[in-house]
Amino acid sequence: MSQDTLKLLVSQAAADYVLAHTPAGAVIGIGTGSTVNYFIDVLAERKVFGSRFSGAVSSSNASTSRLQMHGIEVFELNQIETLPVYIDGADEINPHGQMIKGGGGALTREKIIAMVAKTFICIADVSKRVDTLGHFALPVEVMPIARSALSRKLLALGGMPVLRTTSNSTPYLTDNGNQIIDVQHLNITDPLTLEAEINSWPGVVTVGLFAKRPANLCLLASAAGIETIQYA
Ligand SMILES: O=C(CO)[C@H](O)[C@H](O)COP(=O)(O)O
Repeated sequence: MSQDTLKLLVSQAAADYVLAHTPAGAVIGIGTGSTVNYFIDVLAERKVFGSRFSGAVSSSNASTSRLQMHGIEVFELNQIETLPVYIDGADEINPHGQMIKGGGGALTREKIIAMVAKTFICIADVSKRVDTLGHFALPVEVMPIARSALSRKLLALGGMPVLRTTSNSTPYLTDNGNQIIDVQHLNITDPLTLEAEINSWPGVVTVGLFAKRPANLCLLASAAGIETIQYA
């Protein structure tokens, strides 16, 4: 079974779950990435917006565009007081629901929406499940002025910092106008401490470790079917 098929299957399962567990009229949180793109398309196909849900908040310009292309209303997070659910993908997820995110560059808005949401549902294919985080390079969104200084600090931490670039070899810029350092070769045995440490450095906007605010639930697709994992 291809990875794309798994992404579609997990998105259909996530739509079933969200429809069964989310109050009518709610605004729901939508993340970013190729798995979430399938999820947006599934929700649009089922015509749940405007009827069952009032709209969405989105973690990136790309997801906002896709939602709007389907005619789905996208609210600013500042307009919303409560968010019952946030659905997003992950680059890695460990047995505690802690994740590396930001492969798609939307880590800061993802973390903000995850903070507001009551329930964070991670949707992923089985390739994202790991015992220890860090095989996937850890994204750190930084203010451009701090890039070199922060790269040295990340190197001292034992990682290999690489500035994310576009296909034109220019620095990749996030929706917030910042840059991303991808830190390779980390073996993250204490995600909570590492998240707090990197977040404490001036110039760091967000580290793509979701340890303090892990997922509440993960729907994981494999050839065997969809596994629903609930975290404590
Ligand atoms: O964190 C993210 C974007 O910033 C994505 O959720 C993560 O990169 C997974 O993406 P995909 O579903 O394409 O594998």
